[in-house]
Order: sequence, then structure tokens, then C-alpha cells
Amino acid sequence: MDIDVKNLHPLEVRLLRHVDLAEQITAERIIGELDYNVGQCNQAFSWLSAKGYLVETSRETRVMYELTEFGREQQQKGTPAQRIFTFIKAEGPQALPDLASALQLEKSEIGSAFGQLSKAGFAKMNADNKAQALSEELSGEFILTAELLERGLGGELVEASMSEAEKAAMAKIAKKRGSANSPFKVIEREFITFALTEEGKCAKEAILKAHITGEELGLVTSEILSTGSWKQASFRPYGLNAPTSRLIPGRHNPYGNYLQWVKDKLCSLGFEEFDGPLVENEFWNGDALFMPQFHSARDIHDVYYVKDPVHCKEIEEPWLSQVAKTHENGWNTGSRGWRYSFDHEFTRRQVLRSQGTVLSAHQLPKAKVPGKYFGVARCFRYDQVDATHGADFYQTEGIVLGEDVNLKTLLGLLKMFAEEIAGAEEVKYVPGYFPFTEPSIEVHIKHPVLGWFELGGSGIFRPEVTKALGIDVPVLAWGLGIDRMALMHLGLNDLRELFTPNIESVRMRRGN
Ligand SMILES: N[C@@H](Cc1ccccc1)C(=O)O
Repeated sequence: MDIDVKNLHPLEVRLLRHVDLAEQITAERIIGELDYNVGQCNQAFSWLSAKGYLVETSRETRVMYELTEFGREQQQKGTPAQRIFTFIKAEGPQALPDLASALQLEKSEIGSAFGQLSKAGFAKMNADNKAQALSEELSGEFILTAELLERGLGGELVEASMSEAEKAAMAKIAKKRGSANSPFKVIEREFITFALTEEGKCAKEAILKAHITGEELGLVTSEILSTGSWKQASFRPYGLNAPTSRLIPGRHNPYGNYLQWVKDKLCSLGFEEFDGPLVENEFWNGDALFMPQFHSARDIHDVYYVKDPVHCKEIEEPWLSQVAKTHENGWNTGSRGWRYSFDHEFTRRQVLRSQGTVLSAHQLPKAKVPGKYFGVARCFRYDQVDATHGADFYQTEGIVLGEDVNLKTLLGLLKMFAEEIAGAEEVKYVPGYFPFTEPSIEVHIKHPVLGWFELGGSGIFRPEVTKALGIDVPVLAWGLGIDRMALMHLGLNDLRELFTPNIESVRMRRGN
């Protein structure tokens, strides 16, 4: 079997070298014989078990006794019974209160210790009501207790390896967990026995063959360099195949990065960024874009209305009057208008913006000519959520104003969005319809998994839009689903992945 033992930790190596092939291995032995502490021993066991070199062969819970502080004190001074016996042996019979003050023990302690001595026949109360020793020396239980206390100094006592007499003596003096005046605390500990597996045996042989001792140095220190001791030392090899610990530095969300990249790109092309509120009104979101107020896309199924307050205060003039007249009869835009009576209450209804074009409408009255503007706008439309639809979505919106801009300029921009920003290889530009542009062009791209889908719309704003808002030059306009572009660019197959809270999948995603 080919086993790579170079990456074993010295704690594992020393353990493997130490144990015989057929041996049962216990923590006690490893701690005692290899001078490991409990933590090191547990680590060696768990690492070797994880590698399949060790198997657990049995597990038992053992009762153990641990000397308490009180026990240590008694061990040093002697137990009350011992001390009373030694004292009355040396000084002759004593009254109990005198014993208490001479030995600095509580009366109750004297009482119970004398009781034990007299019951066992080592002392008695004489005619003068004084405690008197009855034998030459203590034996039995009293000696056992002293011995147990002494052995307790050296470490925990395992019940299973105690004699019946010791167990009986221990039962009298030890209390379960923590009693302040008990010399021993009773604890229970799990003992696991391990044995080498076949792989473990191979590993042991491989270690011996490779002369790995576990004493190799893992660290070059200034000390071993300055003393020159490195010359004699043997070193642990680098485990070039050892897995490194995973570093998870903070990083930006890939979609956030993408949005920033798009913004930077547009700014570097001379676009100015615009932005606006999420809550808009029908006027800017639709009316100013020459969408008739009775247009079906504006009914309650598509747009989210604001419940409170339902209406905004007032719409800025002269835009309100100019737009209203344009709807009614074309005003002086050269159009006949939609020929209905403009609803001044409807126009003030508050909505969540449903298209980024609302930003373009706001921009027109204050735009520079020539000028280029863009924005990334979160928009809201009621929709059934699926791989390519959300209830809210981001659009990258933009306008270019100027005497000499035309359809060719627009197509050039759309090509840049589809090919450079979305990264699509197959693109289709098809005629479309929007109430605010003429002509209108839709952009479609082909996604490797989802197939063809629409990126968004574009066109040249109609004079009904531009003139009513104070602009008299051609204005190119577009609104493209930037979520969909990101889907393509980031190599994802579902819009919902852009917004996933699953941190693992976000970490794995390639950034921009
Ligand atoms: N606002 C349109 C897209 C569009 C923008 C600008 C001009 C033409 C079309 C939409 O959301 O679908």
C-alpha cells in the first residue's frame, strides 16, 4: 500500500512508532509513556482516526477519584481521627473541648472523628470523661484513608483498580462532585481503547522505513540559527500536498462589482450618471413619456401603487401643462396628441418607478445639449418570478442628446451594451414599439443555457416627449435589463442567483 507519511504531525508519528502492531492503545498509556498531555493525546487520536490509521475497539466509563484542596490539606496535616489519636497517644487522655482547641478543629469534627475511633476500638471515653487511646497504632480503615490521600497526590485514582477494602474506605470519605469538605471528588471519565488498522500498520512501517522519528524540527528559530544547532538537526519536510487553510477575505458581491464596472465604463465614455427616488408619480413615470393615461401597461396589474399617501403634492410647471396639452391635442409639438381629456388627479398618483426611463424624463428639462446621461435604476413591476423575471429588477437607462445623433449612433451604443457589457456573442436588433420612441428597437441576446431573451428597448424619443420637456434636438434613449446582462456576463442561469443570500455560492462565483 502506498502511504504518504511525510505529512503526519510529530504527535502522530511518535504515537505510531511507540505502539506495537497488535497492542491496545489507551490514552493513559500514551500520556504516561510518551509524555503527552491530555490535549495532545486526544489530538493524535483524532487525527489518526480520521486518517483511518486507528480504530476504536472499546469505550468504557470509569469512576475516578480526584483529590480536592481539602484533601490535600488533610493529607498534609493528617485526618482529624489520625491527629486525635496521635495527640492522645503522646499527651495522654484529653477532654474533647481541649482537643478541639489544641488541634484547632471544630467541635463537631472532633466529635465525629472521636466517634469513628471509639467505634473501631482505637479510643474510648474514660471515667474522667476524657478521650483515651486504646492501642499502639491505628490500622485498617484509618491507614487506608491516609494511603488513599497520599496516592491521590500523584493523580486521579481509578476505582476499577482499587481493592475492595480501599473501595469501602473511599466510599466513606469521597463525595460526588464538589462538596467543600470532602477530600475526594468523584468523577466519571470515558476511556477509549484504540488499535491500529491495516493502513495504520502500513503507516507505521512506512515511518520506520523513512526514518521519520517525530523529533524533527518544524520551525527554524533565530536560536537554532545563531547557535548553529540546525546543522545537526533533522527537519520536518514541507507537506507540499497538505491542504492549506482556507482564507476567506472579505470581497464585494459579484453583482455589485459588475454594476460598478458598468458605471465606470460609461463614465469613462463621457456619460454623466443620474439617479432618482424609488417612489415616483404617474406624471414622470408615464405621462411625461407620452404614455396615454389609459394605456394598458399602466393598469393596476403592472405598476405598484403607493397606498399612503396616494397622491403627490403638485407637479412642476410648465412641464405639467405642456405635457397635459400634448396628450390632449399635441400642443406645439407637431402632433395631434392622444385626444382625450388629461386627468390631473391620476397624474399625481404615486407609484414605485416601473421603468428607468422616468430618470430620463426628469433629466430632459435640465439636460445639457449635447449631452450623455445614464443611470442604473431599480424598477418595480408585478411579475411572476422565474429564472428571467423578478418582481423588481435593475435597468441601465440612458439618453444621448445632440443635433447630430441618429439611429446609427444608437445602434453603435446598443452593440456596445450587448457585446461588451453583456458579453453576448449572438445579438438581434428587432423593431419594437414604445409610446415614447419612434423608431423603436428591441435588443435580444442569446444566452448559452436560457436561449434568446430580450435585453430591453430603445429608440429616438418622440417630439411629444422632448418638446413638452423643453428639448428641441434628437434624443436617443434606451432601457436595458442590467440583471439580464449580468446573468450573461457572470455565467449564471437564473436571475435569482444574483441576489442569493447563500454565502457559499456567492464566494464561489467568479467576480468581474
Ligand atoms: N422603458 C422601456 C425601455 C425603453 C427605454 C427607452 C427607450 C425605449 C424603450 C422598458 O422598460 O421596457
